[in-house]
Amino acid sequence: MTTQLRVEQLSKTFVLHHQHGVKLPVLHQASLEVKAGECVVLDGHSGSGKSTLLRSLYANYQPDAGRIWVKHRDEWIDLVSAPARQVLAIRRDTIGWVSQFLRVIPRVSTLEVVMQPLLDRGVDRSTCAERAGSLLTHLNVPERLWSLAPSTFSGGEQQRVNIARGFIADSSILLLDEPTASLDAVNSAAVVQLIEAARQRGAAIVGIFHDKAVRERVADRLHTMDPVMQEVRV
Ligand SMILES: Nc1ncnc2c1ncn2[C@@H]1O[C@H](COP(=O)(O)OP(=O)(O)OP(=O)(O)O)[C@@H](O)[C@H]1O
Repeated sequence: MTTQLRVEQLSKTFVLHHQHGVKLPVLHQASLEVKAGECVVLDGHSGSGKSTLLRSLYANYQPDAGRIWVKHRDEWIDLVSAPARQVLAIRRDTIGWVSQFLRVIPRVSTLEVVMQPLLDRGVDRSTCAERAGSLLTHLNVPERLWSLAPSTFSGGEQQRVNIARGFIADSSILLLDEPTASLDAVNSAAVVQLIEAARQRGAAIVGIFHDKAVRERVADRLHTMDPVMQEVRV
């Protein structure tokens, strides 16, 4: 299987400007390679930098050093040095992201929220709506909710809307930040099925899963985070 994502020597230190400039080195020369059809689960104690690494892979955090090579339209692009316009194109066409919490936009219906990533790729509305409906059904979001904005939904319902949105575009790289965190066993199993289907079609997946049973189901391998370095004051 071909490599889709390669992290080289990635470093990230947070500087707490409002707290006497304390420096928190979180990632130190981290490396990672993920192939098509592989699910790599980030492993390490709380505070070891799992979310920091995952967010860096979506260009939400800017690393201080290192490279994040992404296979985008048959080309290797370094996300760390890519201009903003290219980062947006990579997010639209190549990297799917499921965060822990849905960012709710007032007055936008659930169906529309889920369809958006596929609409952004230029797919026609009826195909998008059909695919969104089938994902929402799979994730047990009742049809009577589809026309409503998800702002009033329960935590678990919002998370399932978020998951449907993250999986709709069949991205070649998928980043999953605790997608099953607020779900019951039935819905967790539905998410595990989506992850397995994504692997089968050749997605390269990186995820954080605190639920041990889910982690064991989906992980091809664990990526152990390097120990966090000591807090350093300037
Ligand atoms: N935006 C930020 N600003 C400052 N420090 C941050 C920021 N994000 C994370 N950190 C710090 O970086 C360290 C690693 O945090 P991170 O959330 O990546 O860990 P984690 O392994 O995902 O933890 P958990 O399993 O508890 O979610 C922590 O000490 C945290 O306080």
